[in-house]
Amino acid sequence: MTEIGTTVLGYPRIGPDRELKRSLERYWAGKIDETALLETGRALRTRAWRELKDAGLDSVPSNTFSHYDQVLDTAELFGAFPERFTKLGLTPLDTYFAAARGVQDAPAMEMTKWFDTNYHYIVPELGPDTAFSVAGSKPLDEYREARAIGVETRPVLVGPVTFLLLAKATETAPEGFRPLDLLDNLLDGYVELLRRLHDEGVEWVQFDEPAFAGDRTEPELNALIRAYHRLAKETARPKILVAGYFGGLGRGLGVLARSPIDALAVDLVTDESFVDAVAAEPALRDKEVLAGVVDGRNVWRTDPTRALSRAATLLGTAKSVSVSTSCSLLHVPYDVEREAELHPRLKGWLAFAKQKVDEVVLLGRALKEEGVDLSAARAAATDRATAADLADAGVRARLEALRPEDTVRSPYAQRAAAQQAALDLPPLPSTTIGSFPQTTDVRKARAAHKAGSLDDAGYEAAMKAEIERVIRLQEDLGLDVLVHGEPERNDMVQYFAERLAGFAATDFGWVQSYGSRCVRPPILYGDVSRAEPMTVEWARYAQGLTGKPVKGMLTGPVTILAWSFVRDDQPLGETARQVALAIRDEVHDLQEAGIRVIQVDEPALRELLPLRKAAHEAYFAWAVSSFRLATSGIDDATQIHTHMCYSEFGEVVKAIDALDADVTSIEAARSKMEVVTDLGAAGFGRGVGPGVYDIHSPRVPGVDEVSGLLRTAVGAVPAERIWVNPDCGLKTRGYAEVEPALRNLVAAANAVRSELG
Ligand SMILES: CN1c2c(nc(N)[nH]c2=O)NC[C@@H]1CNc1ccc(C(=O)N[C@@H](CCC(=O)N[C@@H](CCC(=O)N[C@@H](CCC(=O)O)C(=O)O)C(=O)O)C(=O)O)cc1
Ligand SMILES: N[C@@H](CCS)C(=O)O
Ligand SMILES: [Zn+2]
Repeated sequence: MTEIGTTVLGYPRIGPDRELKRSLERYWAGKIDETALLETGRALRTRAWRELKDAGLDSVPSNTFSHYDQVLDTAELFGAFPERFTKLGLTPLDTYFAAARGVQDAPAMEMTKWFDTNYHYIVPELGPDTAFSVAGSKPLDEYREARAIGVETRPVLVGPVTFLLLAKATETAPEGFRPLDLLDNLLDGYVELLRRLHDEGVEWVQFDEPAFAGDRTEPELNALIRAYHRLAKETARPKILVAGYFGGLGRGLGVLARSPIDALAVDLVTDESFVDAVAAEPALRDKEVLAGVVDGRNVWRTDPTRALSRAATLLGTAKSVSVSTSCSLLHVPYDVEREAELHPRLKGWLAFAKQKVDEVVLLGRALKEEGVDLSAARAAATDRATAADLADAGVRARLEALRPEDTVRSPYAQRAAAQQAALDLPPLPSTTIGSFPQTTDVRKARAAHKAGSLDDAGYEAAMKAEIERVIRLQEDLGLDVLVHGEPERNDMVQYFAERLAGFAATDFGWVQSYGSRCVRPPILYGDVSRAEPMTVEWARYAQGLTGKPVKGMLTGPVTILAWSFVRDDQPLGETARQVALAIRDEVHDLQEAGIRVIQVDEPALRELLPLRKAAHEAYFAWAVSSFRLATSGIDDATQIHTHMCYSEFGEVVKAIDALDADVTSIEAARSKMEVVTDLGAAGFGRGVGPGVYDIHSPRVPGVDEVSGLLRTAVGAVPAERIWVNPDCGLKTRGYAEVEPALRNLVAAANAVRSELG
């Protein structure tokens, strides 16, 4: 094989029935041994490779499997685990899991969002003393394993520059040290790995460099030049494919085109204008170009006419052009055919990973041969494009009729006074972010309800019992603003999608979010509207149990879009306004039901921030206005909260301010309240609840620790605007940790309160 030909850049790995998730969690719980866990992985890989080969792809990727995360795998491969894990004396597999999840006395490595997706990677910690070497053999092992079952594969690796750009400096690294300073040493490792792969008989290797879909500095572009000149210079190496995805490559395109690599994969879906840039790049004439025309991140069936015209535009530019996905298929579910409950017409418009592989094969043939039958694909595209019932005239008319004043609340000072009069809260009021632990009983009740073995009344009774338990617990703990605990929600986005017109939910559409945790992103296919209240009865019930205020709990429009598969036939901002209108109705109904505090969560505000700065302003405009549309038109005395997790607020501080929420709770415990200082410096003048309990860790913070964090916050922002709360919801934790942690949180609030003048 000289060309790569048709391929996909990566494939889902959690298993069609979340086999890996179940095995991992059983292994961590001590219920199965290492051999059993490794066997699950082997079986999943075998199945995936066979499927990809049998589907007719010219090239099948390997090393796209991971027991947790591909960036963590790369750190392990090059021997770059922090000493706090390697000194524990654990097996290699347990050292790997310790780095991912933490153990007593060795906190986990940081986890953060993989570019603008809902997948999370583990952040490598690198310092001037980090010495890379080829310490592992995973890519080689998987290559051999595939070859043993008769599948020749193309190992996929995180590219060296992206790896370093995703890493952070260790806490002890000197000022000014950047992980990119380690490039030459890391390249030694990659060169050695290339040599080993070559000796093994590997023909092609893929390096992923998605970091170049974002704005990059001159030194970073120079690093890209250096890296691929160095790697390609080696004579004992497989052919090199570099994959840039999640957008156009900007100046990275010219750099890679002029480097001596053999092939380049480009994303021709995310940014249409990039197609012309690629077509106009003369230096591609000696390279194979993989035209990423099948969307790896969304679930719509590919329009063959558009896809082929994009790919064909490159025919005169590159040495050869083949068809591929725009990025790895990690971000979509396995197989739409399993979705028996989906409306058949909608199903006909969809392609999950398995169907996308077939699309790549079909389009690849159509690009090279005459007479390939594309009629079914064309008919599906036409059917969707002309489906009149996707539009809801009522929703569109309501949005048309909105006036600017409909998205503006009274001045904050006026609202704050009315809210204090209504709520009569003490200084440093304490609250939680919404969810309480989702116990096995709660999940079992939901599963039984769905299966029909628990009727509606039984399910409602089970949820109400849980809500009452959570309310009584919070009263006992002495929290000031209570929550109902969200037991009725399978997921904070899916729950709403299941109740809104315009969305469809799936039964098996699981996508890995991090480690063993998965989500089922709903499919947003038409205009959005709310038929009836979605949360009001649960909130009313909870409020009826207590004299303390109960916070209503909603998910905001940006987050609902970020964690759904969105329609691609209209601008995201337009869809956001429709979702916002439905949330606005819910806010209004909660207020009417006597709920005086309403939280509209926007944890994905940062995640959807475009990778390129040039697009930020337009994004902020629609993101902020959709939140304001959702949260205005209510009484001054109704207090609006919002919540964001995932630090790195720097770039979105102004947008957070523009949301105009009365109270904003944010993740802060891990960064030791840094964000409060940032907010103070940005002139943020409303309520703020910096998280004082890191809920991502099983550790119970002590009273002194929480008091210390609170004192830092009080030093940076006037005390009358500070709230006391955890970093995020408690749904993934157990009561054994949550109860003492919240008890300490309340005790700390009381202690610092008593110190206020
Ligand atoms: C806050 N986060 C979220 C993100 N995206 C979302 N869409 N939602 C989020 O909350 N992105 C950023 C972060 C990511 N964090 C998480 C945290 C936790 C999970 C998680 O725990 N996922 C669960 C699945 C949750 C769910 O949908 N549960 C359903 C179905 C439960 C189920 O699996 N049932 C069993 C049967 C019941 C039983 O016996 O236990 C089954 O089907 O086998 C429900 O509760 O009804 C996970 O298991 O991975 C995800 C992202
Ligand atoms: N209200 C949600 C927010 C998570 S980001 C929760 O508490 O789980
Ligand atoms: Zn959160």
